[in-house]
Amino acid sequence: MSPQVPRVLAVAGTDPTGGAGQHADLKSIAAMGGYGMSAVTAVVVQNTLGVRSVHVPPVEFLAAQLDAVAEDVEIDAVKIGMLGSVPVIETVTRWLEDRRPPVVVLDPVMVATSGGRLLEREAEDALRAMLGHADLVTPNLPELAVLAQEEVASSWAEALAQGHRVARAHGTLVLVKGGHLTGDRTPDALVGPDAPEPLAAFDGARVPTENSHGTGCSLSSALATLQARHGDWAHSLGIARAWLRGALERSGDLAVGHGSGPVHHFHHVQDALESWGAAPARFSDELWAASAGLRREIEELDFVRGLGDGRLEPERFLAYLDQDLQYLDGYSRALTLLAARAPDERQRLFFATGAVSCTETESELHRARLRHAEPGAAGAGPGEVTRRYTSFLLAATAAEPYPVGLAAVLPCFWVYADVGRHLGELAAAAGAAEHPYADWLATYADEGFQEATRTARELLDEAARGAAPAVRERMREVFLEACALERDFFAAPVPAVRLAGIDGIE
Ligand SMILES: Nc1ncnc2c1ncn2[C@@H]1O[C@H](COP(=O)(O)OP(=O)(O)O)[C@@H](O)[C@H]1O
Ligand SMILES: Cc1ncc(COP(=O)(O)O)c(N)n1
Repeated sequence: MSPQVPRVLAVAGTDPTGGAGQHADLKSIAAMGGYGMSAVTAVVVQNTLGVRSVHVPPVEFLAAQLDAVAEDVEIDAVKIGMLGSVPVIETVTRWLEDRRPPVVVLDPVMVATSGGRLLEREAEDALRAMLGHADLVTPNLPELAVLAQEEVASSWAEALAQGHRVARAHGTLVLVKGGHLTGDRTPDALVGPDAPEPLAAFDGARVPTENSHGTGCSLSSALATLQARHGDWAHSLGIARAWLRGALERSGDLAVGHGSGPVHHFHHVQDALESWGAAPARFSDELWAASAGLRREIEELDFVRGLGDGRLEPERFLAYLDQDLQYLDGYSRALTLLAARAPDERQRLFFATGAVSCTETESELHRARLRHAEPGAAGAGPGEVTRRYTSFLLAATAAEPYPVGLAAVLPCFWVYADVGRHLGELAAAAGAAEHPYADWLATYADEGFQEATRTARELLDEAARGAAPAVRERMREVFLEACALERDFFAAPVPAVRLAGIDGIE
């Protein structure tokens, strides 16, 4: 009987920043409901920016770790990651010959996503020779090419054919992964030794993020865990992919490192914690919880649904952009006011930079799209909601205490980023190959914008800590008022005169 909580051993290298190697393995195993264990093959000095150096302890030490685990614990699955050198490969191979667990997944790690070799070139033959010991091998495209001793596949069809040749040569299953393909899809397929047609194939839109440190490690250890439980590779891959997608999408919550950051292995636990009512530790969490109803109303707006699934009429989108451009003008002035009142240089710089970016970058983006519009599609003055929202922002940032001004501008960062996440989900669910607003939706997921949202939130929490209770109360009121204005803004993008006569619009 498959164990309720599979005992899964990761044989892998380390990553002191916790995003790749056995650290990622242990998190992934636990995230998939397994009990994780690990034996160290190499101690790696690395972070999200790159690999600095590698220390390989004597192989006797590795053999002793493997035996210590196997003599005491029944191992349901093993995931093998970074091996590094010929002696390490030989040690692990000998152990597999003696004590092979029922599920063996081999991720043939060669080069880190951040760059930096993790397998000596002269160890490639030895690694190929051990493939036959694995049930499943999970190379990325460059690794697959090395295993096949061929050029790197330049198309998905070529990759599948190459995967089949490797599977046939070594009598194993190969997971061909599309993470390294160019383009906006990330397909994965299981190919076996018997036929070139994939045994199972999955496809999905690429998550727009740079945070892919450790994806290969995470996927392979998740698969080992799920397979020990379900005994069905295709089913396991379906679950692991859905989980990894969420982990990539929520990677921005982590704010770890300055390079290719880690994925959020426990995004589903984060949600559970919130649903259990874990006490809000930050004032901004309190505000966020209080705004849940307004955010739900935003998600239910026709405009937001249409923008997400791509069915929004272009005229309505242009009308929205037109108003948004005029709103940004007011928003940029509000940020400038906050910059002038900021208590320190860091905050002044943050808001001044935000004001510049609103005026330059974002307006450019809007104008580029509006230029493609029919003459007269844009150009009306600010609508009622735009006027109300910008006047509110200017009054709060100019005349209220500084922390209250912060609370007024935060929803435009935070609620907007959250709507962007929701729109991305709607777009993925709609599955349209050519989404008419794809370039627009991508701007929501921009890493710079996510980072700015995190900073704005931290500044608000900082300001709230030093604020009197009355000021905190006013911050709450103003934050909720701004959220309601965000809702009204998304709800009112249609100037009646210009769009009269279009179906469905009064
Ligand atoms: N940006 C992304 N969006 C969605 N899936 C991704 C993304 N980047 C990687 N993946 C998925 O992560 C897994 C591992 O990715 P890959 O880059 O191919 O391997 P490795 O991390 O070993 O280089 C694959 O299932 C791939 O489809
Ligand atoms: C110890 C170790 N093992 C593997 C990887 C590969 O990670 P990635 O999945 O980012 O290519 C890594 N960076 N470090």
